Amino acid sequence: MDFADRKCLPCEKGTPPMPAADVDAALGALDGWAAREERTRIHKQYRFKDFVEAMRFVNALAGLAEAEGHHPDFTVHWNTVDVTLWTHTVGGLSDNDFIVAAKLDRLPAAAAARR
Ligand SMILES: C[C@H](O)[C@H](O)[C@H]1CNC2=NC(N)=NC(=O)C2=N1
Repeated sequence: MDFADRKCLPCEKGTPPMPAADVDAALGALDGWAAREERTRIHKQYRFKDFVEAMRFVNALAGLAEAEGHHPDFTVHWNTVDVTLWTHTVGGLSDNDFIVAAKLDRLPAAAAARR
């Protein structure tokens, strides 16, 4: 099933992080996301026309994160939003990170991102 059609599940402490080979396979299902820090994080940079469009996306991101119970790290530099996903409770990546990443890309506000 597409990551974007799934729902985040609560992570148990002690669950191992996703193995590197699974991370690479999961990244293949996403657009513009890349692994970082020895495949314990995934990152994407979204660039918008201006600050207003960037913040429109960030506000939609906040709503999505609350709805999923899984919260990305992000920084805003005027028209650019850097988003990093990882699962604190497993110390690396879980399916939840890929679910939120796929759903971020589907947000209407994300459509304004420059290619
Ligand atoms: C209890 C609750 O599910 C956890 O605290 C959630 C909240 N949001 C989270 N967000 C992220 N990115 N990683 C987590 O491990 C995490 N844990």
